[in-house]
Formats: sequence, C-alpha cells, structure tokens
Amino acid sequence: MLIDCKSLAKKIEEETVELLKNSKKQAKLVSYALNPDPSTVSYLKSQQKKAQTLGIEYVMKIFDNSQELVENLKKDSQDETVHGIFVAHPLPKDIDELSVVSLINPEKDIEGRNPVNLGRLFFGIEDFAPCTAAAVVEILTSTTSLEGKKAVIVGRSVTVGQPVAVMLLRKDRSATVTVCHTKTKNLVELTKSADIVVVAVGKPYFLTPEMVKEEAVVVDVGINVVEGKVVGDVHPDVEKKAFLTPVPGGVGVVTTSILMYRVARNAFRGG
Ligand SMILES: NC(=O)C1=CN([C@@H]2O[C@H](COP(=O)(O)OP(=O)(O)OC[C@H]3O[C@@H](n4cnc5c(N)ncnc54)[C@H](OP(=O)(O)O)[C@@H]3O)[C@@H](O)[C@H]2O)C=CC1
Ligand SMILES: Nc1nc(=O)c2c([nH]1)NC[C@@H]1CN(c3ccc(C(=O)N[C@@H](CCC(=O)O)C(=O)O)cc3)C=[N+]21
Repeated sequence: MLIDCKSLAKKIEEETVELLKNSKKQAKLVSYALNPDPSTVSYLKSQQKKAQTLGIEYVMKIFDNSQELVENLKKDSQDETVHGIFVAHPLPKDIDELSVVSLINPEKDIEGRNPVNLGRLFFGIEDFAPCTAAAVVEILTSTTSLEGKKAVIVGRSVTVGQPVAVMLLRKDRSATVTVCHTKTKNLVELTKSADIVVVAVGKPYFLTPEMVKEEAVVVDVGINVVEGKVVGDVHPDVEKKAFLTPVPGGVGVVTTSILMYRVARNAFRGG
C-alpha cells in the first residue's frame, strides 16, 4: 500500500499560501550548492519550481570553490531581504561542513543545519529541524501511532538519520529507536523486526521485501538518479507487503513544502 504524501504536502502548501498572503515582505530563499550531485540537482529544480508557483523569490548559487560560497553566505546571512538560506549536503570531502553551516544566521537557517538549531532539536524545539527529518516525522505521525513502536532508521547523516532519531525519541512520540549504518551487524534481523523503517542510505532499491515485516510502515527517503530516472532506496515491491512512501512523489515533495513553509513563516514574522 502506498502512503499518500501529496495530500500532506498540499496541506502544508495551503498554510504557506496563507502566510505569504498576510506577509508584508516579499519572501526570498537563497540556495547554495558546491559541485552538486544528481540528487541535489533534483532538489534544487524542485525548489525552484515550487518557489515560482508560490511567488517566493528564489536565488540559486552554485559554486565550484568554497571561498565564493563563504563570502556569499556571510553577506546573505546579514541581508534583511533574505528570509531563508539553504546549503545542500554533501559538500566536497575536503571542506569542513561544520564551519560552513555555522555561518548561516540561525534565524534564516530554514534547513536547520547551524549547530544552534541542531542543539535546539535536542531540547525538543523543532521550528528549525532539518526539513527532511521534519517531513519523515510528519508522514509517520499522519500514518501511524508511534508510542512504544520499534523504529529502525538506516543511515546516520546529520541531514536525515540522526535528526529523525532525535525527533522520534521526543516524549510526545516515544518510539524505540535503532539507528543503523555501514558497520551495523545483522541489519536484516533489525529491519525485519521493525514496525517502522526509515531508509536514507542513497543506494537504489537497498531495502528489499524480504527485509521488512508484513504491514510495517516504510519511509523511503532516497533520491537516486538511475539512467535519468528518480528511484528510491526501497524496492517498489515492498509496497505489496507494507505501507510505503513512493519515490518520486513521497518524502521529497513534503520536504520541499516544509522548506517553503519555513521561508514564508520567516517573511511573515518580518525576520
Ligand atoms: N527526499 C528527501 O527529501 C531527501 C533525500 N535525500 C536522499 O537520501 C539519501 C541519503 O541521504 P543522506 O542521509 O544525506 O546521505 P549520506 O550519504 O550523508 O548518508 C548515508 C548513510 O547511509 C549509510 N549507509 C550507506 N550504505 C549503507 C549500507 N550498505 N548499510 C547500512 N547503512 C548504509 C551510511 O553509513 P556510514 O555512516 O557508516 O557511512 C550513512 O550513514 C540520498 O539518496 C539522498 O539523496 C537526502 C535528503 C533529503
Ligand atoms: N541539506 C540538505 N537537505 C536536503 O534535504 C537535501 C540535501 N541537502 N541534498 C540533496 C538531497 C536530495 N533532496 C531532495 C528533496 C526533494 C526532492 C524532490 O522533491 N523530488 C521530487 C521530484 C523528482 C523528479 O525530478 O522527478 C519527488 O521526489 O517527487 C529531490 C531531492 C534533498 N536533499
């Protein structure tokens, strides 16, 4: 069974439209990437399209060196006409991601990458939780109950795996969380016993039907471009035995809506 993510995205979008209507400022989002990979290119395209539909001013800044990125980031962080700053992950390996994301003004950090916002997350403040993690949690709470459920997350990135874990542990959700990665032993045993599986590894069709139990809720975060087509980290046949978010049209569309909502919220607040 496929989980309907588009209706959820639409609901968030309606709230965004309302905020934009009541905002005195022209909302503006600036997105950064350094040598973007295919999934980042896919996201930037989705952002551009969505911003255009909503009437949010959108500036894409793609660089091939960190110096230009840093200079621009410093300027945009101080710019009152900019309401949201997004920096795509991953950055090239030789770049210290922490020092780059620390330059984002925390109040414009709509993707929640500045350590101030990641720190707030540990205290349960989710206004600036990473958008993808927020999308995963929105999808899960609108699909199933979480209390006492066994949730297995595959992937431990700062963008997805780790913030999802923190959010699912919050006391008003209280799932029991296991986070897996490349050094995890007996991964199949873990995923197969889970009520909820969140997959964010970046490998096409990584999770196969044998790895999940009947009626589990499976959230596919993966965006992989294979022969020009977007496919997830979960094999589509998983839908035959479990509840599954589609790719495309799943987590990605909710993530984009949340990102735009955050920009609109900042513009509305006048920040
Ligand atoms: N839909 C959306 O809105 C979004 C989609 N994405 C997509 O999600 C995917 C993951 O992104 P992101 O979290 O940034 O990726 P990263 O590359 O930063 O992290 C991948 C994680 O997966 C783990 N992993 C990789 N291979 C295996 C394996 N064989 N077994 C167990 N764990 C494994 C890695 O483990 P280790 O730490 O040990 O290396 C790592 O923790 C990508 O396809 C990305 O494009 C990302 C963000 C948003
Ligand atoms: N700091 C950071 N945060 C991210 O959230 C992040 C990132 N870096 N780096 C790149 C990945 C990738 N990603 C996507 C999100 C939505 C779509 C999306 O909306 N895709 C559409 C359209 C796909 C298509 O082109 O058909 C869909 O899934 O339906 C794609 C890709 C976010 N990422």
